[in-house]
Amino acid sequence: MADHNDQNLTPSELLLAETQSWNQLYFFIEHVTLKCALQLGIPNAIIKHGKPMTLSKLMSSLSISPSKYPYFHRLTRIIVRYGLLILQKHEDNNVDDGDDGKGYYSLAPADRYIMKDGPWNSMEDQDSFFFKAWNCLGDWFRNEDPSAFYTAYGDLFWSKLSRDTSSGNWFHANMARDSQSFMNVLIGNEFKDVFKGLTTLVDVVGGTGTVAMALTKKFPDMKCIVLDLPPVEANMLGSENLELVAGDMFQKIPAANAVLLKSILHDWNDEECVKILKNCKDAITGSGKVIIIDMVMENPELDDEFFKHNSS
Ligand SMILES: C[S@@+](CC[C@H](N)C(=O)[O-])C[C@H]1O[C@@H](n2cnc3c(N)ncnc32)[C@H](O)[C@@H]1O
Repeated sequence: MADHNDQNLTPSELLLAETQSWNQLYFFIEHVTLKCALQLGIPNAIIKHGKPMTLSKLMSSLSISPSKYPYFHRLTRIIVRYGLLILQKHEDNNVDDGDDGKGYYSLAPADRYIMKDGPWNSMEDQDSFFFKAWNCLGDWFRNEDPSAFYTAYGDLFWSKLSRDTSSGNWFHANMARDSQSFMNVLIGNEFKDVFKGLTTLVDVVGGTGTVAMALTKKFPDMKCIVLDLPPVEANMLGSENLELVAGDMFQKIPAANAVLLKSILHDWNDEECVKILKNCKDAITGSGKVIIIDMVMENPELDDEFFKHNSS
């Protein structure tokens, strides 16, 4: 072990430094164990079972090699530790802890959300696609490329998705799944007044139209317009109260009573967000509104910054 005394660290600083460096070194474990759980089909096995499952039942329901059974509890322990699986186990010997005495496993809400066949099920594709770009961050700081994604792929993100059908397909399919689960909340009772009285709404930029389709179904008197890039719009079908417009939101946004931006602004820098919001303002007819649904920002300073810029 290296002699740390010459770094003038106190024992508690040294312990903290050791802990932080180990944590940083192995930060990826949460991600890869979750990926492993999806690969093995753990969430689906528990859902199929219909109630919390013992470790031995869970193991035998999966296609894992019996030679690896002794290691399986280590995997579930890590997943429980990260809060994606819930283990109900009692200290009291008189309480039923299953045939193997090791308790019962059930799914946490987040695990349900990302389970196979649920939203973001193609985690493996995303893994390599996005990691390749993030791995170029160091190079990007030293070159003139517009983004680390460009350094990795020699193309801008949306342009790459338009030209590479396989990554474009899984990205839009995942966004559609995300929108689908989200719409169940948005058009539920809690937020129903948000859309009350609107006659036209433009979804800027609405991807595969999942949000607009759910809205037109729930509010048949409201007309929805979906704006997105031409290759995305080309794969969609309009209907009587659903119009598709292929275009660029930085150029022009179709006129409507209200404008919806779901999962858009987080992709752009401040100047670009201001440009998008100005185009939204120009598009609104009458005393309409802009509805913004995006990632939750946890940093209050960032929040202030965001609203300061976008109120102009
Ligand atoms: C993160 S997705 C969100 C899609 C949709 N709002 C949703 O939540 O599912 C961003 C969308 O922006 C579109 N897009 C990117 N740049 C655009 C531009 N300049 N004009 C119009 N659409 C654009 C992409 O094609 C993609 O569908």
